[in-house]
Amino acid sequence: MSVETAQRRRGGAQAAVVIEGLTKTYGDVRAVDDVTLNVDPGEVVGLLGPNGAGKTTLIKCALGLLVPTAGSVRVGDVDVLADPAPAYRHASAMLEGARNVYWRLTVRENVRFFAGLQGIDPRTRREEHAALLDSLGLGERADDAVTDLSRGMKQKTALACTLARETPVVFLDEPTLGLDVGASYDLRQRIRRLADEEGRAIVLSSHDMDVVQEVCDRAVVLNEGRVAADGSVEELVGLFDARAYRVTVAGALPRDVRDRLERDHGVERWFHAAEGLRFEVTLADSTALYALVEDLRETDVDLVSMTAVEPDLEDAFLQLTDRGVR
Ligand SMILES: Nc1ncnc2c1ncn2[C@@H]1O[C@H](COP(=O)(O)OP(=O)(O)OP(=O)(O)O)[C@@H](O)[C@H]1O
Repeated sequence: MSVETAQRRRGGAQAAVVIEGLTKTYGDVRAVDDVTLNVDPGEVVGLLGPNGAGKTTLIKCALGLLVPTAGSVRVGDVDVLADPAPAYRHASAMLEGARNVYWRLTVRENVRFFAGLQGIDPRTRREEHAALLDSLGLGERADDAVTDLSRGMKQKTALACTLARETPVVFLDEPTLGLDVGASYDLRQRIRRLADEEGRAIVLSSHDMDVVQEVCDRAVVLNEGRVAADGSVEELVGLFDARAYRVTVAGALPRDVRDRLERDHGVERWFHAAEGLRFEVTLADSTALYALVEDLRETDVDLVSMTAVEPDLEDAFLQLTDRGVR
């Protein structure tokens, strides 16, 4: 599938992150295979891909935590491979949930510690840190040891520590994993504001399409280490003109009619419904739609209802990674 890549449109002179020809192999496994990707300031990019697609490896290479087999990474003005220490000051990351925070320290102490690592005197940030913790719903637990918090609160503590470093580039690996609905919503709002109000460049990996569809400007789909698509969420959803329909017909259908509908129209799934029988079908265009309706009429099948299922990012993802239509 050819997609107009975002980096071609943007050029990249002002980019916050520039990844070029990045490859990382582990023995025979090409975990990341010739990936080129730019992220602009103020942009939220979703990194999607099935398990093992190379998302974490790509993020770790971008942070200078892994040395790639080939290619280059620039964060701000810094060449990450040549100069990993200054690169660390440009980019922060939340990896593997809350494993990187200190569980015996309080939430506030953690935030002060990570700000300090960045060369920020935490005494100059008392109000900002209090506001940060309030905005993540941690205000009342700020002086509790992290070990006493719930999993979601630990995760939010890790995020607060990442943000307290005030870097222009932020990588978030599965930031909403394990959060309840309210916390996940708050976090998404927060991520959006960081980009919109503070101009930070944010790359987040997620298996949750709703999070990516809601919060990201752009989605990059990785498959087997390669970029399968790179474009705005709207572009990716719009890649597939085929529409899925849910059709309900009255009564039962003989086996041979069902077989024929599967063969001639690609009818996929059958369900029993209160009104009769329901099936799902993906049709390439209006001609295919009319052909199906005509066929049902000629077979004396009583059509009860037909509703289009709006395509979303999940459909695009499944197509791009060869996992079929939902
Ligand atoms: N340290 C390692 N040694 C050997 N192979 C590795 C190592 N780390 C990752 N891999 C392999 O590299 C490939 C990409 O893994 P990676 O963790 O980057 O994928 P991912 O997209 O983050 O997956 P997930 O969604 O499951 O977290 C996989 O085939 C994985 O088995």
